[in-house]
Amino acid sequence: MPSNCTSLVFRAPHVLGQTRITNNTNKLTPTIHVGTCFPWYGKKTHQKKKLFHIVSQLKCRQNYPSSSVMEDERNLVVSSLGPDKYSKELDVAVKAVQMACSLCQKVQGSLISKTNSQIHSKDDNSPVTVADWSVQATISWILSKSFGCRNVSILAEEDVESLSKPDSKGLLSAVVETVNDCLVQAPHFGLQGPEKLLGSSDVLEAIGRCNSEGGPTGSFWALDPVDGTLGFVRGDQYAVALALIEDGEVVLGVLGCPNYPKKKEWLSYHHRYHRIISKLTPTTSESWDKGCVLYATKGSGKAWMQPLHQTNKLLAWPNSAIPIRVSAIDDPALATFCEPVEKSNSSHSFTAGLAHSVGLRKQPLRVYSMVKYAAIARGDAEIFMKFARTGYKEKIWDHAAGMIIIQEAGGVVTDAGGSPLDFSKGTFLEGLDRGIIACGGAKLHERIIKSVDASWKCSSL
Ligand SMILES: Nc1ncnc2c1ncn2[C@@H]1O[C@H](COP(=O)(O)OS(=O)(=O)O)[C@@H](OP(=O)(O)O)[C@H]1O
Repeated sequence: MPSNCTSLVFRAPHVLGQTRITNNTNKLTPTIHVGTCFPWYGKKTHQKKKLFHIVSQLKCRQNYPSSSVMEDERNLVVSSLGPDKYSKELDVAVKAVQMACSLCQKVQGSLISKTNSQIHSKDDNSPVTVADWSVQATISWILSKSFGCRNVSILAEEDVESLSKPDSKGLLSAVVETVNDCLVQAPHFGLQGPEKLLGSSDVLEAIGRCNSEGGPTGSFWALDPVDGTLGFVRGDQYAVALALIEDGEVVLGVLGCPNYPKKKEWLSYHHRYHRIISKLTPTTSESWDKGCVLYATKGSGKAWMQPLHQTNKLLAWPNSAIPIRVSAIDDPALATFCEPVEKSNSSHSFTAGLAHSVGLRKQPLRVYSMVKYAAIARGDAEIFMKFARTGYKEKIWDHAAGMIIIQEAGGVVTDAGGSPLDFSKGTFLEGLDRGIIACGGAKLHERIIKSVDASWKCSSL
């Protein structure tokens, strides 16, 4: 939502009354992550078809918004957003990510409660679940429906080949079922769903459409359907990340973080503690229990956060959005730095040395996925560092949405040499100097960049 969106703010006056989550000196306990793979998923195709039918009927009886009402709402949003070039893209992208978060929550719930027969491995052995393909198909379908297939180009993590193999039939039907289950809810989110259930070929087509190669010209969406797969299958943090890239520049980013805890201190605990604590603590506002969707457009100087949408209601834009801002802490001794959970994804020993030389004193906050970017943008932590092993090439979909949201929230994101990340070279962040540094403030960022070289010389990376 851009800064000139005053009429929307007036429509939601409580937005102005919200206080921003600010930083304080909360101590973080050392992180403990117990990796337990959770099980999976049952099929109730018949019931799902029935549900689709019932919802379609309800829609006809105007318990759901008619397309003209949706169109009016969209026009209102678009006109309220004034001259913002990306208002429609933002509207659709946020709602699509909201839908994807809802899908992921259901699938993660099933993983937690059932047996583990449907967590699949990609060629690179990373676990991939039905959620990855289902989110990709859903977002691809929504974007294509909203903007027209010919106008939408998507670069996304999952390829269609492994899902098209004859021995993937069971998996494909689970994906089709999950996608339909999600798309039937589209009217709740203020979007148009399909007129009839999608078949396997429709779903494969939607996934396969995400075959953009990116590059320096034109515009394309970069999508990580489930970022932080390990966190997802472990019942912990993960994110849905969608960004629009135009002529090599990220112009819009949306980051869904379905398990982002109500209290930032809980970020360092395994998700199962959140579930226990949520049951014990009465929530003052059901919509802000846990989870959020963050978003920003380039040059707006603002980043926003919505609660996850409850599917039993109609999403009324801007859905209780509040502005977010990075932390004002610039004293390294008070700053919290985030890094990946797995040391195979980022050298913990290198960041420990760097942190020490900069004067960081707190324990690192190890969190799965782009939720780390969300923590910086929300002001819940001050620094994010990732130093992958030499030879690993960072992918653009793992950083695009998070980067723009931090920048518009007032922060700085560069590589370890202090240069901007380059999203114009296709799938990879080509030319990345050693690692990624994101900070709430320029002062902390400068200190870290200055210390990188010395720490690098002493390290074995
Ligand atoms: N070897 C290696 N080094 C660095 N990065 C890698 C590596 N392998 C994968 N990836 C990418 O990192 C994504 C996971 O990053 P995270 O920050 O979530 O790491 S962690 O799971 O918390 O350890 C992960 O995202 P997902 O695949 O969506 O989980 C990958 O895109």
